[in-house]
Amino acid sequence: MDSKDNKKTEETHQVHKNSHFVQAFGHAIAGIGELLVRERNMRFHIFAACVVLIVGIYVDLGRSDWLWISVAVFTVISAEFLNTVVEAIVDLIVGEKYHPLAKVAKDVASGGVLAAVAFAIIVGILIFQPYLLPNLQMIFR
Ligand SMILES: Nc1ncnc2c1ncn2[C@@H]1O[C@H](COP(=O)(O)OP(=O)(O)OP(=O)(O)O)[C@@H](O)[C@H]1O
Repeated sequence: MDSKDNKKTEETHQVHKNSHFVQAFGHAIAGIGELLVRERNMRFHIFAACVVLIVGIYVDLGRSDWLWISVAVFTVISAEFLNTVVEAIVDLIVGEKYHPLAKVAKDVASGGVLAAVAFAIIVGILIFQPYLLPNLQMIFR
C-alpha cells in the first residue's frame, strides 16, 4: 500500500481515538465478532460452554459451582482473545516471512490457550464428577 492509498484508507476508516462510549462499545462488539469469524477454536469454545451450561442447568448446579465454571469459561475465552491479538500483531510485523521470534510469540500464545483449556477441563471434571459418575455406572452396569 503506497502513501496515497494509506491516506485514502485513513479518510474512510477511523484511525483516531473513540469520541464517545457508544462508538467504543461498537468497536468492542466488532472485535468479538471478528474473533468468532476468524477463530474456529473460539466457536468450539462457545459450543463447549453452551453444552456445559445446558448440563449444569439439568443437574442443577449450586452457586459456587457456577462461579468456578464462569471462571473456567472466561479464562479460556480471555486466552483466545490474547492469542488472536498476538497472531494479528505478529502477522502485521513480519507478514508471511518466517521469524524465530514470531514462532515463539505465536506458540506461547497458543500454549496459553492450551493451559486455560486444561484448567477448564479440571474444573469441569471436579464439578460434574459427582453428578455424572453414578449415571455412567448405571449405564455400564
Ligand atoms: N511468521 C512466522 N514465523 C515463524 N513461525 C510462524 C509464523 N507464522 C506462523 N508460524 C508458526 O505456525 C503456527 C501456526 O500459526 P498461525 O498464525 O496459522 O496460527 P493458527 O493456526 O491460527 O493458531 P491457533 O490455532 O493458535 O489460532 C504458529 O504457532 C507458529 O509455530
